[in-house]
Amino acid sequence: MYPITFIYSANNDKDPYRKRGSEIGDIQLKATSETFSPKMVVDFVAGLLGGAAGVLVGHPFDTVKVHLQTDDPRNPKYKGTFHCFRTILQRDSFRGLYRGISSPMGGIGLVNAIVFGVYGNVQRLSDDPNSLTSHFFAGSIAGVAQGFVCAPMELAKTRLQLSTQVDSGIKFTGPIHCLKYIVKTEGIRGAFKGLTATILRDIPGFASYFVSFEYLMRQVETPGVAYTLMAGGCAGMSSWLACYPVDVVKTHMQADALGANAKYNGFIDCAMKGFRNEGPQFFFRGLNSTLIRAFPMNAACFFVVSWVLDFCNAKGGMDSVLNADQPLTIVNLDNKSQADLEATAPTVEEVVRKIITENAMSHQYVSTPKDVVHSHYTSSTINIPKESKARLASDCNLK
Ligand SMILES: NC(=[NH2+])NCCC[C@H](N)C(=O)O
Repeated sequence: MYPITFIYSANNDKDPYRKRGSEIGDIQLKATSETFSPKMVVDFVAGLLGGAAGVLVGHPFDTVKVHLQTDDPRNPKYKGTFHCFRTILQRDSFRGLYRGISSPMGGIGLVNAIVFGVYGNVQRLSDDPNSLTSHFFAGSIAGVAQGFVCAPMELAKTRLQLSTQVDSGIKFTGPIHCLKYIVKTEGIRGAFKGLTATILRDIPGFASYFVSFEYLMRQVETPGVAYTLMAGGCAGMSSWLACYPVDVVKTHMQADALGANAKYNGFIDCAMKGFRNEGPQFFFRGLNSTLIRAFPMNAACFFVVSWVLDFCNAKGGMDSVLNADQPLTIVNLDNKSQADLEATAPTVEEVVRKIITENAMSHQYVSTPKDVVHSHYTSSTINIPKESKARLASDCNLK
């Protein structure tokens, strides 16, 4: 589990147990044990549920997009996005909008479990977990990790969506059928066509995704529901803006035929041919509909992820139940100048938020937040019984 070391700096004092309350600055909470924690699993579960929520909200947009993309340009059925939406609703009710939801539900759920699971764990274990740099690297690593599941999944999706254009001569019943066929005819490597492009897209994609979400969430003191939805939506849009040109190339490569019939000879070749034929627009086709879908989808996704994490970590969280009597240890860190300490001294809110959200499972609750911090500053071990945690959280407005 995660006993938490509460590290503070004090002037010229190497004795970890000396109490020098007035000279404390730079406070960090750190896991002192790498043992498996339920918190590691919570990230994956939160991602799974968030991904499912995102698909539930985003799928109708995808349906509309596919209908519009496949409409006959000479004799169009739809006058635009909204008209298409209404027509499907009238003709087919909600079922029409939600047709075909099962494979993205499973696929994106799984990809999001990997994304949020890897991201959360890497971010927490990094040296300075709260810096935007840590969020950037954790997002990048998550981008690489999910690529191995995401690439074959999107390959199957692309082939299915374009099944009238890519002439394989057979009708696929679903993504698994399609992937099985690809493995049978092209080998296991065939199933990973576009893997490099997917990873190249998703390193900047998920780095910007998490950095922008974190950045926006830091702009207000206590983000409410509407604000969290807005931040998630914007994070989704900025993520696509950061990687869209790479996504276009990836799609073309995955849609390309194999062997002698292939049009492109790798990523660079594909990008150059596209640019030569169409100019810069090649890299931005379909961006609008991607952005329109990204906002609601990622608003829902981040909202559900944040909610699940808050629920498990703050409200008598799993770790605090399992580790209710573990102490919070305070030790001294290296020397810092007094000015340094004053500049970096955290606010009450920051300290308490860290204690609650970063999994410090036991601390003493002394009536007001001010006292709590004071006791952190002055004693070496503090215990907070788990019932007090909720009270502490609500006193500090942390829900
Ligand atoms: N390029 C990316 N993969 N960006 C991250 C956003 C992922 C999100 N599931 C979406 O489809 O909107």
